[in-house]
Amino acid sequence: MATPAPRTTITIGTRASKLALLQTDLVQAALKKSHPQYEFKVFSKETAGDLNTTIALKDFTSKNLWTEELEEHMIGGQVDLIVHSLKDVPTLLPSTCTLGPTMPREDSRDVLVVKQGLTYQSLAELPAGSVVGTSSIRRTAQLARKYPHLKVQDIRGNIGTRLSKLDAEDSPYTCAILAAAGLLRLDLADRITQYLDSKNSGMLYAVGQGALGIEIRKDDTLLHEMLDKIGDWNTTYAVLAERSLLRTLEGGCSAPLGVETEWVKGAEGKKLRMRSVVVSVDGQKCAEAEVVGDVDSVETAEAFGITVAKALVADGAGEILEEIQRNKVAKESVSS
Ligand SMILES: NCc1[nH]cc(CCC(=O)O)c1CC(=O)O
Repeated sequence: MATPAPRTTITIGTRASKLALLQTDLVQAALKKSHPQYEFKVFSKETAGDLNTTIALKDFTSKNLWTEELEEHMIGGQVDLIVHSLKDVPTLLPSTCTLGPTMPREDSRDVLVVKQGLTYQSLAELPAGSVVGTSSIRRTAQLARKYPHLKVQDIRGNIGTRLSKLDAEDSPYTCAILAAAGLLRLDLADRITQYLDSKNSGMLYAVGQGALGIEIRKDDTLLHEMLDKIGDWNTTYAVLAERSLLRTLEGGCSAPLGVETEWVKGAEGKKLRMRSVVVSVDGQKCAEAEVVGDVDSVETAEAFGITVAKALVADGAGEILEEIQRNKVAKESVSS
Protein backbone atom coordinates (compact mmCIF):
# COMPACT_ATOMS: atom_id res chain seq x y z
CA MET A 1 0.00 0.00 0.00
CA ALA A 2 1.31 3.45 -0.87
CA THR A 3 1.98 5.77 2.05
CA PRO A 4 -0.25 8.85 1.96
CA ALA A 5 1.37 12.05 0.68
CA PRO A 6 2.65 14.26 3.51
CA ARG A 7 0.31 17.07 4.45
CA THR A 8 1.21 20.48 3.08
CA THR A 9 -1.93 22.36 4.09
CA ILE A 10 -3.10 22.65 7.69
CA THR A 11 -6.70 23.67 8.37
CA ILE A 12 -7.54 25.65 11.51
CA GLY A 13 -11.13 25.40 12.78
CA THR A 14 -12.76 28.23 14.70
CA ARG A 15 -16.05 29.80 15.62
CA ALA A 16 -17.05 32.65 13.32
CA SER A 17 -17.24 35.41 15.94
CA LYS A 18 -14.97 38.41 15.58
CA LEU A 19 -13.04 37.49 18.75
CA ALA A 20 -12.64 33.85 17.69
CA LEU A 21 -11.30 34.92 14.28
CA LEU A 22 -8.83 37.35 15.86
CA GLN A 23 -7.59 34.59 18.18
CA THR A 24 -7.26 32.24 15.22
CA ASP A 25 -5.17 34.88 13.42
CA LEU A 26 -2.72 34.86 16.34
CA VAL A 27 -2.25 31.10 16.10
CA GLN A 28 -2.11 31.11 12.31
CA ALA A 29 0.57 33.84 12.32
CA ALA A 30 2.70 31.99 14.91
CA LEU A 31 2.43 28.70 13.00
CA LYS A 32 3.25 30.36 9.68
CA LYS A 33 6.35 31.91 11.23
CA SER A 34 7.60 28.66 12.77
CA HIS A 35 6.58 26.48 9.80
CA PRO A 36 6.89 28.60 6.62
CA GLN A 37 6.91 25.49 4.40
CA TYR A 38 3.22 24.79 5.21
CA GLU A 39 0.09 26.53 4.12
CA PHE A 40 -2.48 27.38 6.82
CA LYS A 41 -6.19 27.80 6.04
CA VAL A 42 -9.06 28.82 8.29
CA PHE A 43 -12.41 26.99 8.45
CA SER A 44 -14.95 28.98 10.46
CA LYS A 45 -18.39 27.90 11.62
CA GLU A 46 -21.24 29.39 13.65
CA THR A 47 -21.81 27.12 16.66
CA ALA A 48 -24.98 26.33 18.58
CA GLY A 49 -23.75 28.67 21.30
CA ASP A 50 -23.45 31.59 18.86
CA LEU A 51 -26.85 31.02 17.33
CA ASN A 52 -28.77 30.99 20.59
CA THR A 53 -28.47 34.25 22.52
CA THR A 54 -31.75 34.17 24.42
CA ILE A 55 -31.49 31.19 26.76
CA ALA A 56 -29.29 31.87 29.82
CA LEU A 57 -26.02 29.96 29.48
CA LYS A 58 -26.47 28.09 32.75
CA ASP A 59 -29.76 26.62 31.50
CA PHE A 60 -28.18 24.84 28.55
CA THR A 61 -27.96 21.11 29.09
CA SER A 62 -25.15 20.37 26.65
CA LYS A 63 -21.85 21.57 28.11
CA ASN A 64 -20.18 21.33 24.73
CA LEU A 65 -22.14 24.10 23.13
CA TRP A 66 -19.15 25.89 21.64
CA THR A 67 -16.92 22.95 20.85
CA GLU A 68 -18.88 19.88 19.74
CA GLU A 69 -19.53 20.66 16.08
CA LEU A 70 -15.96 21.72 15.37
CA GLU A 71 -14.65 18.60 17.10
CA GLU A 72 -16.75 16.48 14.74
CA HIS A 73 -15.03 18.18 11.80
CA MET A 74 -11.62 17.54 13.35
CA ILE A 75 -12.32 13.89 14.13
CA GLY A 76 -13.54 13.56 10.53
CA GLY A 77 -10.25 15.02 9.26
CA GLN A 78 -11.57 18.19 7.56
CA VAL A 79 -9.91 20.29 10.27
CA ASP A 80 -6.46 19.73 11.85
CA LEU A 81 -6.66 21.96 14.91
CA ILE A 82 -9.30 24.06 16.62
CA VAL A 83 -8.62 27.39 18.29
CA HIS A 84 -10.94 28.03 21.24
CA SER A 85 -11.18 30.44 24.12
CA LEU A 86 -9.92 27.97 26.69
CA LYS A 87 -12.55 29.13 29.17
CA ASP A 88 -15.24 27.65 26.91
CA VAL A 89 -13.56 24.25 26.52
CA PRO A 90 -15.07 21.48 28.71
CA THR A 91 -12.63 19.77 31.09
CA LEU A 92 -13.37 16.41 29.47
CA LEU A 93 -12.72 16.15 25.72
CA PRO A 94 -13.70 13.42 23.24
CA SER A 95 -11.37 10.46 23.78
CA THR A 96 -9.52 11.01 20.47
CA CYS A 97 -8.88 14.73 21.07
CA THR A 98 -6.50 16.62 23.34
CA LEU A 99 -5.24 20.13 24.04
CA GLY A 100 -1.73 20.96 22.86
CA PRO A 101 0.71 23.45 24.37
CA THR A 102 -0.78 26.91 24.20
CA MET A 103 0.48 30.41 23.45
CA PRO A 104 1.11 33.19 26.01
CA ARG A 105 -2.01 34.13 27.93
CA GLU A 106 -3.72 37.50 27.55
CA ASP A 107 -4.68 39.30 30.79
CA SER A 108 -6.75 36.75 32.71
CA ARG A 109 -8.67 39.13 34.97
CA ASP A 110 -12.32 40.17 34.95
CA VAL A 111 -12.99 43.85 34.49
CA LEU A 112 -15.66 46.36 35.40
CA VAL A 113 -17.17 48.19 32.44
CA VAL A 114 -19.33 51.16 33.37
CA LYS A 115 -22.27 52.29 31.24
CA GLN A 116 -21.30 55.08 28.85
CA GLY A 117 -21.87 58.49 30.48
CA LEU A 118 -21.55 57.29 34.10
CA THR A 119 -18.42 58.20 36.05
CA TYR A 120 -18.00 55.44 38.65
CA GLN A 121 -14.38 54.29 38.87
CA SER A 122 -14.68 51.03 40.83
CA LEU A 123 -17.04 48.31 42.06
CA ALA A 124 -16.64 49.68 45.61
CA GLU A 125 -18.05 53.08 44.53
CA LEU A 126 -21.31 51.75 43.10
CA PRO A 127 -24.35 52.81 45.12
CA ALA A 128 -26.72 50.23 46.63
CA GLY A 129 -29.17 48.82 44.10
CA SER A 130 -26.91 49.41 41.08
CA VAL A 131 -27.51 46.72 38.45
CA VAL A 132 -24.49 44.71 37.31
CA GLY A 133 -24.86 42.89 33.99
CA THR A 134 -23.49 39.35 33.94
CA SER A 135 -24.79 35.87 33.09
CA SER A 136 -21.98 34.06 34.83
CA ILE A 137 -22.81 32.11 38.00
CA ARG A 138 -19.20 32.59 39.13
CA ARG A 139 -19.40 36.37 38.80
CA THR A 140 -22.91 36.46 40.31
CA ALA A 141 -21.88 34.41 43.36
CA GLN A 142 -18.72 36.41 44.01
CA LEU A 143 -20.64 39.69 43.68
CA ALA A 144 -23.29 38.46 46.11
CA ARG A 145 -20.55 37.60 48.60
CA LYS A 146 -18.45 40.78 48.34
CA TYR A 147 -21.01 43.35 47.20
CA PRO A 148 -24.38 42.20 48.57
CA HIS A 149 -25.89 45.67 48.06
CA LEU A 150 -25.60 45.37 44.26
CA LYS A 151 -28.15 43.68 41.98
CA VAL A 152 -27.25 41.29 39.20
CA GLN A 153 -29.12 40.97 35.91
CA ASP A 154 -28.52 38.65 32.95
CA ILE A 155 -26.76 40.14 29.90
CA ARG A 156 -26.19 37.83 26.94
CA GLY A 157 -24.55 37.87 23.54
CA ASN A 158 -21.06 38.43 22.23
CA ILE A 159 -18.95 41.24 23.62
CA GLY A 160 -20.19 43.88 21.17
CA THR A 161 -23.82 42.96 21.87
CA ARG A 162 -23.27 43.11 25.61
CA LEU A 163 -21.70 46.56 25.37
CA SER A 164 -24.63 47.87 23.30
CA LYS A 165 -27.14 46.37 25.76
CA LEU A 166 -25.23 48.06 28.60
CA ASP A 167 -25.01 51.46 26.90
CA ALA A 168 -28.59 51.61 25.57
CA GLU A 169 -30.21 54.74 27.02
CA ASP A 170 -33.09 52.79 28.60
CA SER A 171 -30.90 49.92 29.82
CA PRO A 172 -31.34 48.77 33.44
CA TYR A 173 -27.59 48.31 33.90
CA THR A 174 -25.10 50.53 35.70
CA CYS A 175 -22.18 48.38 34.62
CA ALA A 176 -21.18 44.93 33.43
CA ILE A 177 -18.40 42.52 34.29
CA LEU A 178 -16.48 41.06 31.37
CA ALA A 179 -13.18 39.32 30.73
CA ALA A 180 -10.31 41.73 30.10
CA ALA A 181 -8.94 39.43 27.40
CA GLY A 182 -11.90 39.76 25.05
CA LEU A 183 -11.95 43.56 25.31
CA LEU A 184 -8.18 43.86 24.87
CA ARG A 185 -8.12 41.59 21.83
CA LEU A 186 -10.99 43.55 20.27
CA ASP A 187 -9.10 46.82 20.87
CA LEU A 188 -11.71 47.98 23.41
CA ALA A 189 -9.27 48.70 26.27
CA ASP A 190 -10.78 52.18 26.61
CA ARG A 191 -13.99 50.58 27.97
CA ILE A 192 -12.18 49.04 30.94
CA THR A 193 -12.90 50.98 34.14
CA GLN A 194 -11.27 48.65 36.69
CA TYR A 195 -9.26 45.44 36.54
CA LEU A 196 -10.57 43.12 39.27
CA ASP A 197 -8.36 40.89 41.42
CA SER A 198 -8.10 39.22 44.82
CA LYS A 199 -6.60 42.35 46.39
CA ASN A 200 -8.76 45.19 45.10
CA SER A 201 -12.17 43.53 44.93
CA GLY A 202 -11.89 39.88 45.90
CA MET A 203 -13.02 38.85 42.42
CA LEU A 204 -11.25 35.81 40.95
CA TYR A 205 -11.45 34.78 37.30
CA ALA A 206 -12.61 31.67 35.45
CA VAL A 207 -10.42 28.66 34.85
CA GLY A 208 -8.56 29.16 31.57
CA GLN A 209 -9.70 32.76 31.13
CA GLY A 210 -7.54 34.79 28.76
CA ALA A 211 -5.81 31.70 27.34
CA LEU A 212 -6.34 29.99 24.01
CA GLY A 213 -7.23 26.32 23.93
CA ILE A 214 -5.65 24.64 20.92
CA GLU A 215 -7.30 21.28 20.36
CA ILE A 216 -5.84 18.58 18.14
CA ARG A 217 -6.28 14.87 17.42
CA LYS A 218 -4.39 12.83 20.04
CA ASP A 219 -2.57 10.80 17.40
CA ASP A 220 -1.55 13.76 15.21
CA THR A 221 2.21 13.83 15.78
CA LEU A 222 2.77 16.61 13.23
CA LEU A 223 0.45 18.96 15.09
CA HIS A 224 1.96 18.01 18.48
CA GLU A 225 5.38 18.99 17.09
CA MET A 226 4.07 22.22 15.59
CA LEU A 227 2.40 23.35 18.82
CA ASP A 228 5.54 22.51 20.82
CA LYS A 229 7.29 25.20 18.75
CA ILE A 230 4.78 27.97 19.45
CA GLY A 231 3.78 26.89 22.98
CA ASP A 232 4.51 28.88 26.14
CA TRP A 233 5.12 26.50 29.04
CA ASN A 234 4.33 29.01 31.81
CA THR A 235 0.86 29.44 30.33
CA THR A 236 0.41 25.78 29.46
CA TYR A 237 1.26 24.47 32.96
CA ALA A 238 -0.76 27.17 34.73
CA VAL A 239 -3.92 26.43 32.71
CA LEU A 240 -3.43 22.67 33.00
CA ALA A 241 -3.36 23.10 36.78
CA GLU A 242 -6.52 25.25 36.70
CA ARG A 243 -8.35 22.74 34.50
CA SER A 244 -7.27 19.86 36.71
CA LEU A 245 -8.76 21.72 39.70
CA LEU A 246 -12.07 22.27 37.88
CA ARG A 247 -12.19 18.66 36.62
CA THR A 248 -11.56 17.35 40.14
CA LEU A 249 -14.38 19.44 41.57
CA GLU A 250 -16.63 18.13 38.76
CA GLY A 251 -18.47 21.39 38.56
CA GLY A 252 -18.26 21.70 34.81
CA CYS A 253 -18.46 25.12 33.22
CA SER A 254 -21.26 26.23 35.51
CA ALA A 255 -19.29 25.85 38.77
CA PRO A 256 -19.00 29.07 40.76
CA LEU A 257 -15.23 28.54 40.92
CA GLY A 258 -12.82 31.46 40.73
CA VAL A 259 -9.05 31.22 40.45
CA GLU A 260 -6.02 33.50 40.36
CA THR A 261 -2.82 31.81 39.25
CA GLU A 262 0.62 33.38 39.24
CA TRP A 263 4.23 32.29 38.89
CA VAL A 264 6.20 33.52 41.89
CA LYS A 265 9.96 33.62 42.35
CA GLY A 266 11.26 32.34 45.68
CA ALA A 267 14.59 31.29 47.12
CA GLU A 268 14.06 27.79 45.69
CA GLY A 269 13.17 28.98 42.21
CA LYS A 270 9.93 29.51 40.36
CA LYS A 271 6.69 28.22 41.88
CA LEU A 272 3.04 28.33 40.94
CA ARG A 273 0.65 30.06 43.34
CA MET A 274 -3.05 29.44 42.96
CA ARG A 275 -5.78 31.25 44.86
CA SER A 276 -9.21 29.71 44.49
CA VAL A 277 -12.73 30.23 45.71
CA VAL A 278 -16.07 28.41 45.48
CA VAL A 279 -19.09 30.51 46.47
CA SER A 280 -22.76 29.56 46.83
CA VAL A 281 -24.96 31.45 44.36
CA ASP A 282 -26.49 33.59 47.14
CA GLY A 283 -23.01 34.46 48.43
CA GLN A 284 -23.73 33.00 51.87
CA LYS A 285 -21.24 30.15 51.82
CA CYS A 286 -17.67 30.30 50.64
CA ALA A 287 -14.65 27.99 50.51
CA GLU A 288 -11.19 29.35 49.80
CA ALA A 289 -7.71 27.90 49.29
CA GLU A 290 -4.32 29.33 48.44
CA VAL A 291 -1.55 26.89 47.56
CA VAL A 292 2.03 27.39 46.33
CA GLY A 293 3.76 24.46 44.66
CA ASP A 294 6.46 23.19 42.33
CA VAL A 295 5.07 22.79 38.83
CA ASP A 296 7.42 21.92 35.96
CA SER A 297 5.65 19.27 33.88
CA VAL A 298 2.22 18.19 32.68
CA GLU A 299 2.09 15.64 35.50
CA THR A 300 3.03 18.04 38.29
CA ALA A 301 0.60 20.67 36.91
CA GLU A 302 -2.28 18.19 37.02
CA ALA A 303 -1.29 16.93 40.48
CA PHE A 304 -1.13 20.53 41.71
CA GLY A 305 -4.71 21.15 40.54
CA ILE A 306 -5.84 18.10 42.53
CA THR A 307 -4.00 19.41 45.63
CA VAL A 308 -5.83 22.73 45.34
CA ALA A 309 -9.16 20.89 44.89
CA LYS A 310 -8.53 18.92 48.09
CA ALA A 311 -7.74 22.13 49.99
CA LEU A 312 -10.99 23.68 48.70
CA VAL A 313 -13.01 20.61 49.67
CA ALA A 314 -11.38 20.68 53.14
CA ASP A 315 -12.70 24.25 53.41
CA GLY A 316 -16.27 23.23 52.50
CA ALA A 317 -16.41 23.41 48.67
CA GLY A 318 -18.05 19.99 48.42
CA GLU A 319 -21.19 21.05 50.28
CA ILE A 320 -21.59 24.19 48.17
CA LEU A 321 -21.26 22.25 44.91
CA GLU A 322 -23.63 19.50 46.08
CA GLU A 323 -26.25 22.09 46.95
CA ILE A 324 -26.01 23.60 43.45
CA GLN A 325 -26.30 20.13 41.94
CA ARG A 326 -29.38 19.35 44.09
CA ASN A 327 -31.07 22.58 42.99
CA LYS A 328 -30.35 21.81 39.35
CA VAL A 329 -31.85 18.35 39.62
CA ALA A 330 -34.91 19.78 41.43
CA LYS A 331 -35.40 22.40 38.70
CA GLU A 332 -35.08 19.81 35.93
CA SER A 333 -37.68 17.52 37.49
CA VAL A 334 -40.12 20.43 37.82
CA SER A 335 -39.75 21.60 34.23
CA SER A 336 -39.97 18.18 32.58
N1 LIG B 1 -17.99 33.54 28.36
C1 LIG B 1 -17.75 33.91 27.01
C2 LIG B 1 -16.32 34.23 26.75
N2 LIG B 1 -15.46 33.25 26.38
C3 LIG B 1 -14.22 33.83 26.20
C4 LIG B 1 -14.34 35.18 26.43
C5 LIG B 1 -13.21 36.12 26.25
C6 LIG B 1 -12.17 36.06 27.29
C7 LIG B 1 -11.31 34.83 27.30
O1 LIG B 1 -10.70 34.46 26.30
O2 LIG B 1 -11.20 34.23 28.37
C8 LIG B 1 -15.66 35.46 26.80
C9 LIG B 1 -16.24 36.77 27.12
C10 LIG B 1 -16.32 37.16 28.58
O3 LIG B 1 -16.34 36.32 29.48
O4 LIG B 1 -16.42 38.38 28.85
